[in-house]
Amino acid sequence: MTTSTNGKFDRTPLIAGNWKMNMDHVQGITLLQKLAWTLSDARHDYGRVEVVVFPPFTDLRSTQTLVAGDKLKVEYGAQDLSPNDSGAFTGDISGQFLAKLGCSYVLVGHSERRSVHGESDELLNEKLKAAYRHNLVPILCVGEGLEVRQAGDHVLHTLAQVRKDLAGLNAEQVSNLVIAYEPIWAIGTGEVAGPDDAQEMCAAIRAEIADLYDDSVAAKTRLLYGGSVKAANAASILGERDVDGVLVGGASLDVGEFANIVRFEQHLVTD
Ligand SMILES: O=C(CO)COP(=O)(O)O
Repeated sequence: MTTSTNGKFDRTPLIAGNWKMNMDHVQGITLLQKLAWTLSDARHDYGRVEVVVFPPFTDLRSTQTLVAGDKLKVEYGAQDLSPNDSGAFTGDISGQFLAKLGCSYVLVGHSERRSVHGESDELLNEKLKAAYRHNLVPILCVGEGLEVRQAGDHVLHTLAQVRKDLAGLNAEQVSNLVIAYEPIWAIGTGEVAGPDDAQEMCAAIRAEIADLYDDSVAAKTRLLYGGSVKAANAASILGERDVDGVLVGGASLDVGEFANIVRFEQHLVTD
């Protein structure tokens, strides 16, 4: 999964669309079908650039039916999971249920979960372990708020999150992990971290993983950037050496825009 079939990249680029709390299941399958048609018209090679969408929980069954019925190559996942597998946890969703619905990925620790739902690093560590129990690949989201950035503490803050969230995970698990650096000040604000910022943070996270595990693990972990990614800025961010993909919010709800992000290689500046 993490060995690239795309010669330009060390790791297979991953373009992920987080729909957040948008799109009911009828709207969701329409969006997904249009995306698949657009990418198929453009002869998109999913082996070169992987595509994953994160619909709301209530869309997942229809997503599974559409993907299986039409043999789509777009993958899908959930926006959250419970740290528990079953039991008296009203309103929670088990990783076991997500696996049964054909999910490949699951988001863990999105900043909106950390802030709106007060999720702690200890809880996120439990959620990562739950994802691995059910063979779901977690996309762990980390990143700092504006005040931390202005104080110049963004690297320290983000690496502390990485260390706490990964506690107790083994090398094989972390080799398969995806980490998305999403600075909170750039989410939904139109304020995008520049390619240099994305590279600085992804390089720092990779170095931290090399420190915690070893170079071979760090060479496999995929690192994404998220925060106001659009077709117009995706290629420059994805051109950075340590950035292996993007986690897209608002722009993933627009088929043309998201398909253009998936096809970012057309806009890569080659030197
Ligand atoms: O939170 C995000 C993706 O998870 C980013 O959202 P936007 O792309 O809308 O800024």
